[in-house]
Amino acid sequence: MSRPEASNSSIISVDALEKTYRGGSILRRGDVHALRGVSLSAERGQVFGLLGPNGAGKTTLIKILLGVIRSTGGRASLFGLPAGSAEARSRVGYLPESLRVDRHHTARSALRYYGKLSRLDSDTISRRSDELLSVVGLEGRDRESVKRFSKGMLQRLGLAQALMHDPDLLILDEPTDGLDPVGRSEVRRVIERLRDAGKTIFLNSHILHEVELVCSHLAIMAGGNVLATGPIAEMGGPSKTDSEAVTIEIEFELAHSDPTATSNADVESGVLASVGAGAGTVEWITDPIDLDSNRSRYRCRVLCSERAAVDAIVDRIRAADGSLIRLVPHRQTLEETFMRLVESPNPVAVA
Ligand SMILES: Nc1ncnc2c1ncn2[C@@H]1O[C@H](COP(=O)(O)OP(=O)(O)OP(=O)(O)O)[C@@H](O)[C@H]1O
Repeated sequence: MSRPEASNSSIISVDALEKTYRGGSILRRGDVHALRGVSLSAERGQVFGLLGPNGAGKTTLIKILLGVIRSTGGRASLFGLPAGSAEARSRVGYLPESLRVDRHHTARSALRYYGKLSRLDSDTISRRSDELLSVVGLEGRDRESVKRFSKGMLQRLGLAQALMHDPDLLILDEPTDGLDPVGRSEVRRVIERLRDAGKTIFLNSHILHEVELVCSHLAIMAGGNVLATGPIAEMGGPSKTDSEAVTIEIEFELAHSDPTATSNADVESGVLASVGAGAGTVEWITDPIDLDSNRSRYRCRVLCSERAAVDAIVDRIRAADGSLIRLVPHRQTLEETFMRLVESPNPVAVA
C-alpha cells in the first residue's frame, strides 16, 4: 500500500495550532494558553530544531504531534495524516527526554523488548538490532548490562530503540540534555548519520548552541508563539528594525593630518557624528579602533535610521581624505536574533 504524503511533501505541517490547558478548580489555577496559533512545517530530510526558553510550548507541541494530547484549535499533520492517528504514529520514532531502560537489560535485550512492543518478528528484531547497534556506535557492547552504560551510551541506545520500526520521522525531546561534551558530540554524530540516511528529525531544545550545530532548520518559540522559522543559515541575517533602517559595519582609514581631527574622538565626531548631527541618522557606534600609527583605521557599527545616511557617511569619509576599506550590512548571529526575538515585549513572526 502506498503511503499518503502531503501534496507539498511536508513531513510535519502545523497550522494555527492552539492549546489551552484548562485551569483546575482544586489548584485554583487559571487557563494556560500554551500554544497561541503556532504554524510551521518541516520537510523530508531536514533536521528541524524547536528552540525556546522554558515554558515556550515546545513539549506541548511535541505531545500534540505524537497524539498524547489534543489541540484546542488549528491543525497538525504528519505525512499528510492527522497527527495522533495510528497510521501517522506508526511512522514516527520518539525519544523522550529521559528514557528509562530497566537495569536488568543489556543493549540487545532492551532492543528485543522495544522491538516486540512495536510488534516486530524475531528475525526482524535481530537484523534491525545488528544494524542499529552499529549506527549508534554500540556494536561490541551489546551483551553488557546497561547498568555500566554512561548517560551518552544510554541516550544512543534510546535512539536505537526509537529507530527499531524504521520510522520516517524521529522526534527527539532534548536529546543532548544532561550529557557531557563527549556524550553530546556522540549523539550529534548519530543524528548526522541518520540525516545522511534520509531520516527527517525534529528535535526540541533550549540549548542554542546544540541546535546551531546539528539543525538545518529552526523555529524559535516563546510564550506559545513561533517568533521566527526558516533555514538556520538565514536566521541571523541583516539586522531588522523597520523597513528603512539598516545597520552597517564600516571600516575606513583617515590620515592623522585631517584638519578637523586632533584626537580619535574628534575623528569619530568629525566623520560620523557630523553626519548624524545633520540628519539624525547615526544612532550608535561601537568603539573606533586605532590600528595604525600614520593613518588611523576605524571599525564601527552604525545603525542608520534611513538608507540615505549610508551614502552620507561614505561622502563624509571621502571629503575628509579618508579611504573606505569595507562596508557591509551587519548580520546578526543566531544568538542575537534569538535574544532580540525572545526579549521583545511584542513578539512578531518575522519569517
Ligand atoms: N498539563 C498541563 N497543565 C497545565 N499547564 C501546563 C501543562 N503542561 C504544560 N503546561 C504549561 O504550558 C506552558 C508550556 O509548557 P511546555 O512544557 O509545553 O513548555 P516547554 O517549552 O516544553 O518548556 P520546558 O523547556 O520547560 O519543558 C507552561 O506555562 C506550562 O506550565
